[in-house]
This record gives sequence, C-alpha cells and structure tokens, in this order.
Amino acid sequence: MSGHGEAQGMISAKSGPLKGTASVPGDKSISHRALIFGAMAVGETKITGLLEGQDVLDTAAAMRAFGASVSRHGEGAWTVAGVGVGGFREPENVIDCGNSGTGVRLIMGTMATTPITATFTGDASLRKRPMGRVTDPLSLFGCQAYGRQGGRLPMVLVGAADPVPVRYTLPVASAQVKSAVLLAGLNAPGETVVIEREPTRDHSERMLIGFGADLSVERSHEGHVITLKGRPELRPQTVAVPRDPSSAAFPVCAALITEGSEIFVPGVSQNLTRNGLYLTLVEMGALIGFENPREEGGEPVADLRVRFSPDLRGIEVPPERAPSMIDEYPVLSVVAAFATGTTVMRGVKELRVKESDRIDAMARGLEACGVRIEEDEDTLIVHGMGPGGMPGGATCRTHLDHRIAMSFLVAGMAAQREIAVDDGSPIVTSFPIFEGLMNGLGAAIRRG
Ligand SMILES: O=C(O)C1=C[C@@H](OP(=O)(O)O)[C@@H](O)[C@H](O)C1
Ligand SMILES: C=C(OP(=O)(O)O)C(=O)O
Repeated sequence: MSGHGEAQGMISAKSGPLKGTASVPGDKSISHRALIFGAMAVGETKITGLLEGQDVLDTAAAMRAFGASVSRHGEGAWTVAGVGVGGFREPENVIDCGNSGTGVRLIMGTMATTPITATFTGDASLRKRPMGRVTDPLSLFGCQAYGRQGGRLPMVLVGAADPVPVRYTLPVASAQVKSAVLLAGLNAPGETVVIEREPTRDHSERMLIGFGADLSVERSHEGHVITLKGRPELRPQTVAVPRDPSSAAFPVCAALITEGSEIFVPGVSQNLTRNGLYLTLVEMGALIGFENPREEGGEPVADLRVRFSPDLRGIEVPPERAPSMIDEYPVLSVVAAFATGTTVMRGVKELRVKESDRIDAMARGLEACGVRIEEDEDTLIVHGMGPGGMPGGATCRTHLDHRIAMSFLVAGMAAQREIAVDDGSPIVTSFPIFEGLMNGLGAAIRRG
C-alpha cells in the first residue's frame, strides 16, 4: 500500500503560546520491530501503544503476507501469532512497504535466510532509496537480490536455502542495515557478528534479547561487536511501546520558538542512541526540564517540561552525535533559524538518502522563508535570525517526506508570515495525530 493518498496542502499561521500536554504516539522503530520479532516467535506476542502510522500498518500487512496472524484489538493494542524463526511462507503478492525504509529493509533481512522468493516495492520516495546497503550483506548469507539500477525497488529477493553465518562491519552508521543483518542471522546456523564503529539505535539488540535470542554486545577497539547465535526459538513477549522521541521533537521544538509557550511532554526516551536532539537543544540554551526519569517498555524515559526559549544560540553540533539524532536534523534546522548565531551540522550526508534529500529540502525551504543557508555534500549550516526573525511567507516542497512537512509547519508557528507545505499527506506515516495534537496545544495549522 502506498504511504499516503492524494497530495494535501497545509498551512501554518503564527501561533499563540502553546500550552498543555503533548502525548505523542508510540515509537516507530520499536513498533516495526515488535511486529517483526513477534512474527518470528512461537506463540502470541501482545503489543500495547503500537504506532498506528501508515509505515507500521504496512509492516503489519507484510507480516500477514509472510504467514503471521496479526490482529488489532483496540487503539494501539495488537497481537501477533508468530511462525517461528525460518517459518515465513512465500507471499502470494508483491510486498508494498509504502514510504518506509525501516519496514522494507528489516523485512528483507528477515526473509533472506528462508528459501522463499518475495518481491518488494514502495511509493515514489522509497523506490528512489538505496537497497544495496542491505542486499550486499544479505548476499553473504546466500540470498540473491534482483532490483533496478542502483539497487532500487521494485526488487526480488530469493532467500538462501542453505544460509551461512556472516561477520560484517557496517560501512555506514545504520540501524536498519545492522538490524537486517541480525534478522538474517536468526535463521543462519552458527554465530553472526555485526560490527558497528559508531553506535546506532539499539532497539533490535534490546528486543532480541527480550525475545530470548542469545545476543551479546562487546565494546572493542573496532566499536560495538554484536554476536548473535543462530536458530534460537524466540519466545513471545508483551511489548509496551514507549512514546516516540522523534515525534516528540515537533511539539518540543515548536514550544521552544513560540513566544509564551509552556508544554508538558510525557515519556520521552532518554536512550543514549536516540537523545542527541535533546542534548543539542540544551547546549543551544533551550529551557527544558527533565522530570521523573524511569523505565517504560524497557527504555529509559523522562517527562519534559518545555518553555519558550528567547536566548537560543547557534552551536556546532558534534558530528559523532549524528546517529543519535539522525531524523531530527530537519526540525533542528528550524530551531537554528530562530536562534542567534550560526548552527553548523556536519557529518550529515546520510540525510541525503532518507525519504527525501533532507539537506536539500530544508535548505531550499528555509531559503524560501528568508533564512541564509550554506551546504555541501555532508554539511548544513543555518544562519539564525533570532526569535521571531524568520520572515516566512513561502510554500515549501516536502518531497513525500513527513519530517520535512512537519518541520516547516513548526516553522510557520513562529515565523512572521504563514508557511505552507505543498503536501502534508506523508505525515500519517509516523505521526497521524500531528495536526490535532499541535492545534490542541494552540497552533493554527489548516488544510489548504
Ligand atoms: O532502524 C530504524 O528503526 C531506523 C534507523 C534510521 O535509519 P538508518 O538505519 O538508515 O540510519 C532512521 O533514520 C529511521 O527513521 C529508523
Ligand atoms: C528515515 C525515516 O524513516 P524510514 O527510513 O523508516 O523511512 C524517518 O522516519 O525519518
């Protein structure tokens, strides 16, 4: 299924102070994994707080197509009756992962060591994204992949009949590639080892251990060495999906730049592999209180109290922080535009292969809103205009990218003139309640 319907223009006008509680939906990364790992277990996995965004719904449909029983019992409450490691059946039709890189790459990994054939596709955004980064390591297990030029979807994967375990050092900092290799390793005999030089989100490792896999992580001079013993019997789990820190970023950043705001954002992950944006905002002078630190759904979380921050300063974001905030650079670049001074984001070339080229999309849109930008292949530099300094008054192109759409709608809340986006429909992929939640806090976002 495609990740979105017809293009839907949206407009964000200057907002009054944001007030109230922003309860954002479940974490997208953990939601995909809960469905996929549940499908690999023997028995019934119970999930609460599942993100019911289109990306995750597409993964649920894919798990059904591979033979798992996936049922919805109420809002966010789902069960998955798994088929066991290596138990996927051959799907009868093409697997359409819509807009979701995480969905397609993790599912490719999961089927790569089972002797079945599957064809994958997605929407116009996903069909542009590189799949070689997963099919290269999957071929080491014995899986074959036939795609379009440049390793693009649609793509046919023929799973290995006689898989061998793999030792693989990630050439890019990517949790999707790491997870695809680990998922393939589940049905290979012996030990599969993945080495990552820079730590990326660790939900697969945490959850695989929770589902009963024999997985260990050692820190060595090479980085994290993750060792997984193949062919375990995974035990079904009860998964309480915590709220998504990448979605929380939008109300948080909106409150920081909108005069008079004070909002409460419960249950935001403090997992060190996800919290880079929050560290960065604090360094910029953001007024954020971290209250009631605790564990929820196996993740460290805190409640955030966020106030309008008139003294935001531009900073140089440490490049080694990039993997822990990779999806948050678009909205950070909006905050940077309302800061005083220059914000330098280096080491961010991965942004060019997301749902859109996010460096280009943010640079062009911010320029249209009157902000001075510098960029190169691996860098985005935003020259801040201070609180309320952004002229706005532009229509920004979102290129089928939910995070670009939400970032410019946040910018419109504090800019001098309205900001429109040409297409807000992809927002349903990750944050289906975005418009209602933001307007409930006091934003003035409308269709048009
Ligand atoms: O593993 C995951 O759940 C994700 C990993 C990241 O992608 P990469 O692995 O391409 O960095 C991130 O951008 C994406 O939103 C979710
Ligand atoms: C990059 C993202 O997702 P995906 O790679 O799963 O499409 C995102 O949600 O920002």
